[in-house]
Amino acid sequence: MATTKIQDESDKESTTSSITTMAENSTPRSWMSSTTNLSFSSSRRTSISTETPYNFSNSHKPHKSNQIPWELIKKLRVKTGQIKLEHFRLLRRVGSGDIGNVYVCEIRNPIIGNGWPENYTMSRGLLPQCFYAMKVVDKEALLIRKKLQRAEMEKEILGIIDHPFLPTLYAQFEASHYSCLVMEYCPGGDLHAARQRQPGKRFSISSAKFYGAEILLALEYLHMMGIVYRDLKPENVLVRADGHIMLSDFDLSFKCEVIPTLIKSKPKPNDQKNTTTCISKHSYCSLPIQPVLSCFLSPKIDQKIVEIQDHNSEIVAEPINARSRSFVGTHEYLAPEVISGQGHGSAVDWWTLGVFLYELIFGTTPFKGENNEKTLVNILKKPLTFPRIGISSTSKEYEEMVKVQDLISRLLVKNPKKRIGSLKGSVEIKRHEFFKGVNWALIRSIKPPEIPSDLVKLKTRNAAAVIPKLSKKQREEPYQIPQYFDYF
Ligand SMILES: Nc1ncnc2c1ncn2[C@@H]1O[C@H](COP(=O)(O)OP(=O)(O)OP(=O)(O)O)[C@@H](O)[C@H]1O
Repeated sequence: MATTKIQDESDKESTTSSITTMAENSTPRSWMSSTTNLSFSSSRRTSISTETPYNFSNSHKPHKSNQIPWELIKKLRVKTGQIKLEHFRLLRRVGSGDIGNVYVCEIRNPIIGNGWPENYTMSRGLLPQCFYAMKVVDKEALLIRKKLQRAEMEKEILGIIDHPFLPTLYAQFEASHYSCLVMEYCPGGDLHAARQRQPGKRFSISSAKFYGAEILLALEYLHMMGIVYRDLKPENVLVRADGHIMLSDFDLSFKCEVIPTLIKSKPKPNDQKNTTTCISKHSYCSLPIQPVLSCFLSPKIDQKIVEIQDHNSEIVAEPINARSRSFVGTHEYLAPEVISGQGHGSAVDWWTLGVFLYELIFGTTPFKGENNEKTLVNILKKPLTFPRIGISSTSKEYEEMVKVQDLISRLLVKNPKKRIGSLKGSVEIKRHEFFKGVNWALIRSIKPPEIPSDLVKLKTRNAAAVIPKLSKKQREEPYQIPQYFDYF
């Protein structure tokens, strides 16, 4: 894979065009412009390890409630007052990216005392082994490389999201000039690596449907929170212990206000009930909405839920009109409107969903050229084509192939205004034939295509193969804050 990641700084509706340059230390799929003038002041090494002033004790993670990792963190916070680096033992590095290193870690000596349900505790009140992922970002290095703003955006987004297919941020703190984010650990690696393991390096259509459906729900939630993700690719889709996915890496996302819009379709004279057909530009009107009801926890969203009384109306709570002029993303996944710099909104995520499904099913991206420049030209000019893969035209799989190709063709429409999802958001995509039969509400209960082998190893007590086993002395010795993380 030779897709690369691009960013410039103009997320604040700036009209200045940016010059993109290769960034140092970029990953093969990752580069960004270095034109940004950041205004962050250099943080001195005054505090050794401090939890960022964010009220985690009051923060809600409803979908995590009663799960051991989250309960353990809450207990730790109550017991220590402030979560610090020295409360964790870093076990091994599981990944490194453009802005940080990620370590698998565990809480040191998690004997938290009484108050745990019996099924949580082992003998002597000791809790079962529980792993976390800690992303460590060197703020000073990022400041020099003009990427600190990206890390700050990621931290901000992680602080507000709470969804089964998105990372749960358990804690965040500073340690010297490092910023540490403690998240859920995904032992299953990413979908790029998972695809390499498939026969012919392609997922079956049913597996692609499963992953596509979970991603669609994650993007839908992000859009409703006013977040345009912009960097969907298999490398950023991690596989949890239970085989369900987690969309990671928010440093290229942008946040905007969501102003829900009521879309009212004009009933057809002879078909009063036909309200779900795709509404053409000329047959709807957008009405401003009066907030009447709230079921979200975010204060931003509180104001935006409405009661719909008219069955001809549909609410769109996604930032379909948001605009950014940033040149960001990963080459093979860039939407045409990002390349042309005409301004883009949430429709870029539907474009990337199309490229993502294509790559999972066909093993390559649709507009890949000999080099990045040719890839960009192809994205702008080349019509979409599908490779032939041997499927019998009578099989069920053939029918599925026809449906998924139709969906991909609608997602990869070069004009963002004509792209599926650009009018009513995710609901248009969920209603496509390809996803017919998907039980959106219960998708978490569906058996995933693959359960990570790491989990099997952990279950069979062969954890030493994955995580180094520590001696009793090592477990009990006081923790020294390292002078230097193996960062670059
Ligand atoms: N929660 C997690 N569980 C397991 N592994 C993870 C987790 N989060 C990240 N990783 C691993 O660490 C790698 C780097 O993480 P991440 O992509 O967040 O870093 P980054 O510096 O933002 O990278 P990028 O260059 O893509 O922006 C990932 O590719 C993944 O392999």
